[in-house]
Amino acid sequence: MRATSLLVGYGESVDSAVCPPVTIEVPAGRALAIVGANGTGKSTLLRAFVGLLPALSGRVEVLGREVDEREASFRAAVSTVMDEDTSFPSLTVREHLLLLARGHGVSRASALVTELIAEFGLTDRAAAMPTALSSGQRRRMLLASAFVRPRRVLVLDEPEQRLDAGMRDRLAQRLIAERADGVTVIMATHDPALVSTVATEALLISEKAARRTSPKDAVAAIEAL
Ligand SMILES: Nc1ncnc2c1ncn2[C@@H]1O[C@H](COP(=O)(O)OP(=O)(O)OP(=O)(O)O)[C@@H](O)[C@H]1O
Repeated sequence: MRATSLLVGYGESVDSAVCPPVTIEVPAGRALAIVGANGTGKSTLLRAFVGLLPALSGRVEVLGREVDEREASFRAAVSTVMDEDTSFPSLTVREHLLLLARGHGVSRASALVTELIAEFGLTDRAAAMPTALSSGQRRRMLLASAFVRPRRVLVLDEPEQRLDAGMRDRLAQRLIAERADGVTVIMATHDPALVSTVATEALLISEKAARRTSPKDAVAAIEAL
């Protein structure tokens, strides 16, 4: 994933940018943590990275091509968990995951779904409707959704949200394994443990600058907020 002089915001002109310009490259098998205070533009940047928001200026490329979420090759490669709480209506947890896996052409969909339901601690709730889950369980289901489909890039907005300590640890282990498989991980986070265990590099955003730092400096920055 490569961003070049990327400016993001919700208006029409560069004057509406929510944060300073971002230039960063994240190769395969690396994990970028985007850190900064509330409202500094982390989620907005992620939206531009996955093509949900057009750039005000600058460029974003994923896998060597300019981002276009309408392209099948882009959707096949980029798996996201953004700040949303959506699932298919009238489907249970297991059916939701199965539909995603099959929609993405996964061959051993049923076995993979069973494994992910166990990994994300949802075995007892596999037959429940998402509306009958606790908020943390719903978040677990959304995270499991990101791993039930093929991916070369994972984009996660505060994946630690609403997870208990045990689940946060398991998520960190899963993200380390994803990196080892060559997946590029990009996550906005406020969790120092996730940064120190998973990230290989960080982007620290403030009103003045968006600059690349080490995970260690990013942890210090989170703790100083
Ligand atoms: N849909 C929107 N329309 C207009 N402004 C928005 C919209 N979403 C967010 N903003 C504004 O853009 C700025 C950046 O918000 P963003 O959600 O990217 O911050 P963040 O760094 O992810 O914050 P947090 O740590 O609280 O999640 C904020 O000032 C916010 O109020």
